[in-house]
Amino acid sequence: MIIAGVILAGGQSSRFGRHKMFEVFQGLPLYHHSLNALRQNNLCPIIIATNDALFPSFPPHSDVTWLIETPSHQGPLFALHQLFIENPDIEWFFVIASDMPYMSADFVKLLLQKIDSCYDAVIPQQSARIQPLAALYRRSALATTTKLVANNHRSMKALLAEIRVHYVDFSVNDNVFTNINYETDWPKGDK
Ligand SMILES: Nc1nc2c(ncn2[C@@H]2O[C@H](COP(=O)(O)OP(=O)(O)OP(=O)(O)O)[C@@H](O)[C@H]2O)c(=O)[nH]1
Repeated sequence: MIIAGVILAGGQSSRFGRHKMFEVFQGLPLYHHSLNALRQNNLCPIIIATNDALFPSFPPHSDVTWLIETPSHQGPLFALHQLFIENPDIEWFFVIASDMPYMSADFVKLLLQKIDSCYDAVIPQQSARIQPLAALYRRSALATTTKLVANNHRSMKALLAEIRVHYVDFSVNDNVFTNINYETDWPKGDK
């Protein structure tokens, strides 16, 4: 069974003001923290989902394949749908946003252990807040993404309402789901 690691790196960063995935956090571009968490779990392939405007800003990565979305800026649900369509041999996609400075290999390992073929997605939650952008999706969700995209629905929550979801509680007080939206979101003293 193939499980791909996917980094969502095609956002507009309009709240941040410049492309946040390339901001350096603890010596690495922000998206690299997601990349390393996937790499350390030996997920293969690793796919960076982005667009043709952002693609030239990435350095070459010999172990990465690229999804260049057309049209761009359609949001994570559309990106997931394109991943399903363009990778018919891949059963599960471990999708992680590119703006999570504390993303860790340990978290990826723990969620991978929750894969269960009775479900279409495995979604972590912390303090009742779900984390659809650090989660596993199975290609069995394709029929639903097809319908939502055709109806111009772009919400991950709409997808989760229609598929079989295994919610996994991560109740430890952990910052793994911290994400950066604004310049002021950088954890104090850590950057
Ligand atoms: N591949 C891909 N990733 C996306 C897309 N939209 C958002 N993302 C990624 O999803 C994660 C969360 O995105 P947001 O912070 O909600 O949106 P954003 O467009 O990056 O930023 P804002 O413009 O400030 O909302 C980030 O890692 C984005 O790069 C998209 O259309 N395609």
